[in-house]
Formats: sequence, C-alpha cells, structure tokens
Amino acid sequence: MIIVRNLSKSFPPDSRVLQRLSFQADEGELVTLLGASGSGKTTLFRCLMLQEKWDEGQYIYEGNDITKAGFSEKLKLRKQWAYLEEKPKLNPKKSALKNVLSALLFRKSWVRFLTGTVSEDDHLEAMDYLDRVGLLDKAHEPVEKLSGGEKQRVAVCKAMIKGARVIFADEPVSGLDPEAASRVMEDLQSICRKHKLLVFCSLHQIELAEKYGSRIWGLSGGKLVIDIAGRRLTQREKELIF
Ligand SMILES: Nc1ncnc2c1ncn2[C@@H]1O[C@H](COP(=O)(O)OP(=O)(O)OP(=O)(O)O)[C@@H](O)[C@H]1O
Repeated sequence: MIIVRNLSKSFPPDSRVLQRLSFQADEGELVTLLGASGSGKTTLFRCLMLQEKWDEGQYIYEGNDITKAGFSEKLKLRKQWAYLEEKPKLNPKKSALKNVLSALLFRKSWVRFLTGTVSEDDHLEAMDYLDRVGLLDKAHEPVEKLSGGEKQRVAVCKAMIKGARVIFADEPVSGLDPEAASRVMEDLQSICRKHKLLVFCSLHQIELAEKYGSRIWGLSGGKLVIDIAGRRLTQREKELIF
C-alpha cells in the first residue's frame, strides 16, 4: 500500500530528523512506532501525510508515485488519510453524534457539506459507528462532557466514517488512564483488522506497542532501528530505541 524509499527530512539550520528511511507497509497492519521524545515520530507522520516537504526520497501509494503530487492530488489523498492527535480536534459544544456527522458530510457533496443537510441514512450510519466503539449511549452527550478516552473514540469514529484508508494516530493515548488507553488501542486494532486499514500509531508505552502492534518500529537517530512483527521486545531492542 505504501512504499517509501530513502525519505530524508531536516529542518533549518541543520537539524537532520529523518535519514534515508525505507519501508513498505500494507493494509491490515497496525504499525506501532516507538521513539524517544524528539526522535521524529510526528515529523515522519507529517511527511507521510505530505504536510512536510521531503528533502529527498520516493513515495509510492497504492502503486502510484506521489512524490511530486500537486495540490489537487494532495487534496484527494488527504481524504483517504486521517490524523488522530493526543487531543482530538472536536467541537466540544456539539454532541458526539453531530461531531461524527460532520465527518460524514465531508465525504459527501460540497453542497451537503456547506448546508449541513443530514439524511436519515446518514444518521443511522453515524449511530452505527458510535455503536461499534461502544458509545451509543453517549451519542447525544456534548463532547465536552466525555472522558479523554471517549473523546478519542469519537475521533476514531470520525476517521472511519470519513472513509480513511490510512490512520496516523500520534500518541493517541497520552494522558489516558491504562483502562481507557487499552480501549482506544482495542478500537484501533479492531478497525484495522475489520476494515483492512493501515494504522500507524506512535506511542511512548512499550507494553501497548508490544500488545497491539502487528508490527513494531523503533525510531532513533533519524533511522528505523527496529522493524519487527509485533512481539515482546528484547532488552537489547529497547536499548536501541531509547
Ligand atoms: N517545524 C519545525 N521546525 C524546526 N524543527 C522542527 C519542526 N518540527 C519538528 N522539529 C524538530 O524535529 C525533531 C523531531 O520532532 P518530532 O515532533 O517529530 O518528534 P517526536 O518524536 O514526535 O517527539 P515527541 O515524542 O516529543 O512528540 C525535534 O528536534 C523538533 O524540534
């Protein structure tokens, strides 16, 4: 699904963050990305979402070379990609349902997006997604009254309903208690498997990366120092990353 060859990224004047990264990642994979603070996890995601200019490298997405994608191609691609942040961008005053519906309208026509016209089918689809992440009973609650984990699950719903094929989850469980963090990771794992999405998830917690990643990457010194199938990391592997 994604093939990257020799991706390098630096910031002026001389901060070389990513150095000649090469990898392939496919649908149905949940890639957990570990790395110390400042190792370049967010920068890698931003490069893969074409929000940062690459210094060098080649980017193949679904068989097409998108290294030099123009503005309109980038817009189309961005509809297939979703970014989940530590603090999800949601409208706090609106209900969970309305937040999810706003992503559904994004997928439909511009007229409906601008007028906010919602059909009964849209409504049912949004409720169905909320049900899948166990939030049916909170559908009408304003988002500001939801817990951190529930907010993150609304954001996961938005990504799914938008029709995202690749999800970049950037430390989505930071600040959540262990139970809420596990629930968010279970949702990501489940949508990844059921909908054959490609999910990249950066984490600071090694145990979560080991438990939920079908693949584990470790980023250090601008390089992918670990790229293995999901399993317990050895002490040596941990030392390579941190
Ligand atoms: N726009 C920018 N301009 C200059 N330097 C930047 C910019 N964005 C990131 N950096 C630098 O790139 C390095 C990697 O940052 P990045 O945010 O990707 O790390 P991270 O692994 O996501 O960190 P954290 O775990 O703390 O979120 C840092 O040294 C950061 O200061």
